[in-house]
Amino acid sequence: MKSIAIVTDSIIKGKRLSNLGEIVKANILDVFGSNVLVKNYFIDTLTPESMIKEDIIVIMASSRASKVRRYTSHPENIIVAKRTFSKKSIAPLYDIPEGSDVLIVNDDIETVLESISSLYHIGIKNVNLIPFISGKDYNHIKYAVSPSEPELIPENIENVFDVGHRVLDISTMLLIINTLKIDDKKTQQNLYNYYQEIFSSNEGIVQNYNSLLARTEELDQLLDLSHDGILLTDKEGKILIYNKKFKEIFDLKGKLRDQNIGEILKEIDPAIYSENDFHDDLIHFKKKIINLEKRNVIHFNKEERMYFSFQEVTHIKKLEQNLSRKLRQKGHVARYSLNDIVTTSSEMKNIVQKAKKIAQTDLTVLITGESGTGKEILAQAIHNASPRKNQPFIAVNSAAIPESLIESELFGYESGSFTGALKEGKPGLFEKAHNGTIFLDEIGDMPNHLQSKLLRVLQERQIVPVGSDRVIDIDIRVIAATHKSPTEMIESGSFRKDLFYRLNVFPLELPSLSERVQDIPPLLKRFTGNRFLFSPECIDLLKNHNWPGNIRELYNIAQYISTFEERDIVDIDSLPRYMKNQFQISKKSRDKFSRSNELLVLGEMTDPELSFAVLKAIDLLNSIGKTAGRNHIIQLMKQEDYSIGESLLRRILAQLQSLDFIIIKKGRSGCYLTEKGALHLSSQQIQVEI
Ligand SMILES: Nc1ncnc2c1ncn2[C@@H]1O[C@H](COP(=O)(O)OP(=O)(O)OP(=O)(O)O)[C@@H](O)[C@H]1O
Repeated sequence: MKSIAIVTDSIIKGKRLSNLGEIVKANILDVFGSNVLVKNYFIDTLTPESMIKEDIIVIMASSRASKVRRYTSHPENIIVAKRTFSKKSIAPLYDIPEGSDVLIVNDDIETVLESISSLYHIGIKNVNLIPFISGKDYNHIKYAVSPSEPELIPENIENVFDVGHRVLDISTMLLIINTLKIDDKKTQQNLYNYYQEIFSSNEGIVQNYNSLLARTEELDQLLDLSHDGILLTDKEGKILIYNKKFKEIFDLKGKLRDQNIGEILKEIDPAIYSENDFHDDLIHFKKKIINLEKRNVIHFNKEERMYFSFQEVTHIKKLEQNLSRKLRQKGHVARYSLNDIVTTSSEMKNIVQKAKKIAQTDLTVLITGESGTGKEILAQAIHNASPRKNQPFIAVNSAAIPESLIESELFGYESGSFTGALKEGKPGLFEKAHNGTIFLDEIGDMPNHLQSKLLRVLQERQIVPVGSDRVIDIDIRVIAATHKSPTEMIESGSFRKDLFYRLNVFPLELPSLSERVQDIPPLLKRFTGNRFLFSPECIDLLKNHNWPGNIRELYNIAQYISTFEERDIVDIDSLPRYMKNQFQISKKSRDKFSRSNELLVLGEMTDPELSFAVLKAIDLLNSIGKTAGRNHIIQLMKQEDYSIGESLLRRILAQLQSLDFIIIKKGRSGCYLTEKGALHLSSQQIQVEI
């Protein structure tokens, strides 16, 4: 702990002055509190045996310095106190009528003159300050002022003002602060309060100090409000400034000023204190991952400070989540990723692969494909696979916005630029997409006059709001889409050729669902949450539908099934009526043509029609878990009006086995349809439906 010695005279002119040392001590404790130990000495009792060991020595007059110097090994730390009056004690003096003679009384002429000087300095200037000289006649004087020596005042004076002992001036306090290097918050606050109570001999310095204090306080508050840990060190790593968050991130306690960062954070790789600037470096501390930025800072034209900012990765993640939540609330977020694109078709897989690569670039993409083929989901997925993924994704459907509003929606407008415009103006969707992606859906429906404005945006990456001459720079990735044929649109003159070339930097053409029917089962699985088993008949029917609404239509059917089907199995009955109707039509045509087709395939068989019926019976028995033995087959065929004897059946079964359509198990296990047999059955049915 720092220590202060106060050395006062104990006797002046034969009078004990022990009180003065106590008053100065009280002043010092007012400011430094328990930060310092204070000890009082009397100058006339100092001896070489009792040397003063305190860090600094405060004396009351420079004339005492030479004597005190002999009793300390640190004479450079002697401070000559400046003293002043407290505001409270001086207040009554302002009531003395202007121009009055006021006698200033103290124990000797030196202190009298010192008091006159102090009073003059603090603004007692409208009265005549008369120095008291013992034995002189002061009969004409009505007012007298004395700092704690009222008994010396001549008796004839009616108005006596005892202004009490003088207190330490603020400049002396600042000198103590500087010498002892005490600069904690509490001391600063105490000093501020102390200053409010006294007059200072040097108001200029005090006011500067106060505004510096206020500024430091504001900066400290700002630093402590920051969510980042902040640290400033000198080039050796000695800590100069830090904030609360820095201590929190690194679990540090107590005061850190003047300590060496390398010694406090031994766990951290010393490379971070190396000479280079860096940002976005990750360091590990205990179980935390911390993002670090370091910069060398020029201080008074010399590069000698290191600035560090630390962010806990969990905090960054929270910020990101917050940002995406806000974007989501505004609907400016892409929900789909490339993994959401369900496909087994090689053509689609190829498109997804290309999309993955394009995502890493800022190239403009033009997606074409029939309605419902997944153009928007692909655009969202490209955005989410791109470095812009945490920025806005703005989808604009040119066909859905009234033509009169498209321009202001896209480009924004200045206040009052048209009737109905908002007073404060409105940013356009291009501006909202800044740093992110804009998806221009149904680009073929963009009005002609806006196509040229759009072309300019693509060329210049700048927009001019409606009714404004302000040019706004934007950084956006453009993905456009259309279900119309661009070449036809260009030929018919409804779409600008130059705009098409600007958009068609990277074309992606999505196949229709009927061109990738193999995607129907996995898509259904995804859309129904894998809740159902689909009968082969049902899948066949779906595969043969022509899907004008593409995946959107399939999605709607999946929703229908999920809502109305209570069983685990989905068959043709589970489908919406318009699909079932289609099945009835195709069944009729199948019945009509079935015989000839079946005969075609099983033409080599003993009895082709009967052989086909046997194959179907085995399939049915297998699918309902019944043994497909000869008896069961004969019974089932009877129900279908086929009459077949045991020996004919045996022969047909043998032939079906030789074609690899069935396996005849030994004993009572019956027959099983092979994959080839099943394929044959379903292919026959498809041929019939077509
Ligand atoms: N490959 C896919 N995997 C999963 N879902 C898909 C896929 N493709 C499309 N979808 C779904 O199909 C629906 C239609 O997709 P989307 O809106 O992207 O089509 P679009 O081509 O943009 O249609 P339009 O031209 O009518 O705007 C959406 O519900 C989407 O989630």
